[in-house]
Amino acid sequence: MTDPVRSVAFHALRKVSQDDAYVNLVLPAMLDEFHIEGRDAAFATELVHGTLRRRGTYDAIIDHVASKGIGSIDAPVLDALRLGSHQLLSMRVPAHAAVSTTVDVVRREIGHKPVHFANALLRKIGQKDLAGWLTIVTEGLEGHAARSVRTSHPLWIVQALHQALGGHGAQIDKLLAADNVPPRVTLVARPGLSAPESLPGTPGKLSPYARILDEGGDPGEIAEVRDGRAGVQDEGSQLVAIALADAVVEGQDDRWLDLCAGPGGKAALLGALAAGTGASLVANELQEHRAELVRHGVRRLRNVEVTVHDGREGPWADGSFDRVLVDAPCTGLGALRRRPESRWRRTPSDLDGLVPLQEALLTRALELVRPGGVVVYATCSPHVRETRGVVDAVLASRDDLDLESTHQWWPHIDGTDAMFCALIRRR
Ligand SMILES: C[S@@+](CC[C@H](N)C(=O)[O-])C[C@H]1O[C@@H](n2cnc3c(N)ncnc32)[C@H](O)[C@@H]1O
Repeated sequence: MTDPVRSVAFHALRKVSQDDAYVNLVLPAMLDEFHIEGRDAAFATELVHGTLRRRGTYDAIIDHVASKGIGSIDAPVLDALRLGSHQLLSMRVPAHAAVSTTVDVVRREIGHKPVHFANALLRKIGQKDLAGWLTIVTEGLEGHAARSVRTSHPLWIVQALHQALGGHGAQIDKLLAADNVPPRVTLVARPGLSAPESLPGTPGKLSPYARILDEGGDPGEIAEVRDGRAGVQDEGSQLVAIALADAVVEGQDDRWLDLCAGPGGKAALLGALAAGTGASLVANELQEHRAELVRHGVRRLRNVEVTVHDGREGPWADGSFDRVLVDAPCTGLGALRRRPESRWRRTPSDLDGLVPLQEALLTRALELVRPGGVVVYATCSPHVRETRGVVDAVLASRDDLDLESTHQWWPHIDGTDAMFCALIRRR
């Protein structure tokens, strides 16, 4: 295959836009299949992730340049134009190479018909740099509408994040910028199984178990990660597990529950922390294939039992746990930096299904915890409806609950995903 890297990048983009594939799953599999490794793999990843992340900006530019507008462009050609735009405007690929290699992709992977059109359009785009184009495509736009194009976030997400910042709304540009920077790989040393000092990288800022791989690298090459004594986990996620484990609980404290455990990052840390105090953990997950990932993650821990139930209807008796984690299914708006396509896939109506589910799971968790025990409710989203909205609604429904603390971490402040966490105690 000539230029396999760009061909693979193009087909990965097609799978994401056509089949709703997850780029984090589809791209590594394609790189493996075509034996693309090392620098070529890094280049392909930047091509695909960067193109997806900045799609909103590139689409505004393509729409401006195409005489009949973006709506007239066939989907495969549009994906190729986005790929070319990313190389022209955000990567250090010389303009002539960005144009000619993208036109080659169009000829090879789509056919001769759109070649002339793609060539002409990319040449026009190559006439200005990104700053020049941004001035043009944001002309006449103000506030969030301009931000949406400039930072490549759907408008409703800009509005939701601004609302989530509350009194700190002025930080919105920093937050949107942070969403466009891929996070560094963070490791977790699972206590009792490995020590952070034995892992490569530098200490985390917030979690005592974290190590940050500043230089990048493949965590799969680290023995402790391969054998389950350590894992890859954002510091925000580590802090949620730590918040549950560190809460003061008087009296009996030996049965812990993770109600929504898949794929199991928090369950593995929580299980290790529970083992250190002699407690056991039930790690529950709705979907069998995700429960399998949990089993794999906790394979080193004898005190963890993995179960597969709808968390609203599991077989557990009321009041039978001392600590419960509800890491609820959510929009994931706090993890946009690590899931480049998700901002384009989510819609505001997703919340209409998620919020009642989140409320039901938290309500059930508060029945499952004993009086005096604690529940942590967490989301990897700062959206107000999924965070304070859910907590306030559930607190209002009962009179035996105390909200002890809430915390919202942010990528632009803490360097973590935007995790939300509320600690609730049952009286
Ligand atoms: C945000 S993820 C949890 C992430 C996990 N705690 C970790 O750290 O790896 C939410 C999980 O809840 C699961 N889920 C969705 N609906 C559920 C339900 N009704 N009961 C239990 N789990 C559910 C999803 O399949 C998903 O795996």
